[in-house]
Amino acid sequence: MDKKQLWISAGIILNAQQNQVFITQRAAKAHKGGFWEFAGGKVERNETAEQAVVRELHEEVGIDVTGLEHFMSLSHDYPEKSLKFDFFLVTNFEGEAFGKEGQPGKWVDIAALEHADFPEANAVVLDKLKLR
Ligand SMILES: Nc1nc2c([nH]c(=O)n2[C@H]2C[C@H](O)[C@@H](COP(=O)(O)OP(=O)(O)OP(=O)(O)O)O2)c(=O)[nH]1
Ligand SMILES: [Mg+2]
Repeated sequence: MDKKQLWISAGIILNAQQNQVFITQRAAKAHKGGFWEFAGGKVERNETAEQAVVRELHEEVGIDVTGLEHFMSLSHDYPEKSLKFDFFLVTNFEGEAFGKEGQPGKWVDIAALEHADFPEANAVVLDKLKLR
């Protein structure tokens, strides 16, 4: 049987100085539970990737995005499912980022991001972020 294919849109939330990003920890029971992530989720039917990331960041980290820039697209096959991602830089937002669904969240220096535990798919995103 073919693996489940999903389209995920996620936001790399930058602080004003653009030297830190806000990351959240996935729920223990979720796919890739315990790993840190850029908040986001599935793009719904009739939604663009931009609309999805704005919606997800409101739901998951309580911010209203006012500045968004496409950063990169990638595909990654996990044994359980095959994913297509769009990652966006969030360059402006209203509100305070926090783990709105009770999940841990933290601001991390981009220079120290490799020490956070991200899922495999994120490796190329972290590499590109450091080169900015
Ligand atoms: N949001 C997000 N997901 C990631 C990242 N890296 C990574 O491998 N993933 C994977 C984990 C999941 O398999 C998938 C996200 O799908 P999900 O099903 O958890 O999405 P969700 O619950 O947040 O979406 P939704 O049901 O709220 O729409 O993408 C990342 O940086 N951010
Ligand atoms: Mg999510």
